[in-house]
Amino acid sequence: MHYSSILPDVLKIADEASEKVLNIYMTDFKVNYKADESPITAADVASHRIIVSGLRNLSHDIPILSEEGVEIPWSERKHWHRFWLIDPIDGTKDFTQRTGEFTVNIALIENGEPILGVVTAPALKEAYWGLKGEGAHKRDRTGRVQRIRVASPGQAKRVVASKNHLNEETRAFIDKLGEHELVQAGSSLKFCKIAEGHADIYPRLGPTCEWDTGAAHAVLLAAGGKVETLDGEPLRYGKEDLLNPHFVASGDWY
Ligand SMILES: Nc1ncnc2c1ncn2[C@@H]1O[C@H](COP(=O)(O)O)[C@@H](OP(=O)(O)O)[C@H]1O
Ligand SMILES: [Mg+2]
Repeated sequence: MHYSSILPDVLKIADEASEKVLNIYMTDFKVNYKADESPITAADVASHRIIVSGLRNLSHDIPILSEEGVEIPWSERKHWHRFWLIDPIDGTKDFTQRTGEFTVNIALIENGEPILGVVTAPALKEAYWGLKGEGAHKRDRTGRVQRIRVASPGQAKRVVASKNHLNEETRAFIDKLGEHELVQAGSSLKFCKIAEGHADIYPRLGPTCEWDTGAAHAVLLAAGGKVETLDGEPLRYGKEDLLNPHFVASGDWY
């Protein structure tokens, strides 16, 4: 399959989901809580449905794993060498707190590596996408599409960190970086900030799930960046527990 030919279709699916999400965002939506106490709204469910049905039409033979989908046993998943990995809304807290910094995320994983990713920020009216070997792009709120790339190293490192999950370990890591400036961003937009050269490093020394990172990771890779575990190994996907280890996402210098 030529992924460059399906990328516009994946973007279209993400745009469709984003439009629905934004419509719900503008209403007086209700917030429910899942078993793990994380918030969920009608927007997560609607986005999940649109993306799953769009991807099924696009590629019957590629399995789909979504944060809001049914659990798929490891006995089945361990045979997947390629799968779609979806977070219908990343940053649900940002959604419910109405900061605008939430995203719709679609990634294609091949042999543990995120090779294609689309991230949209419905309320900001921005979209990012990347494909291995073909670079990364951003569509801004005016509709203009531009190629993006990570920044070259500057004096002060621009560190991007979670507003909702900035723990002691991450603070200690940041303090060791020396001269730096803190850039805050919600959800998977943290990777996108690095991909477009507006930040240099995102240390995540706290829990995330694979669907939180897959799509934006693909964008960052295609923009010339990387995401590594604390052992310096590339962050990989398709793990049994679907939990990411601590990682550091970065641009050109780290
Ligand atoms: N204890 C935990 N275990 C797994 N993932 C966690 C977690 N605490 C936070 N996260 C993940 O971090 C994401 C939010 O990160 P951030 O604060 O950087 O925006 C959440 O995504 P969702 O909003 O999709 O649930 C959630 O999946
Ligand atoms: Mg998420």
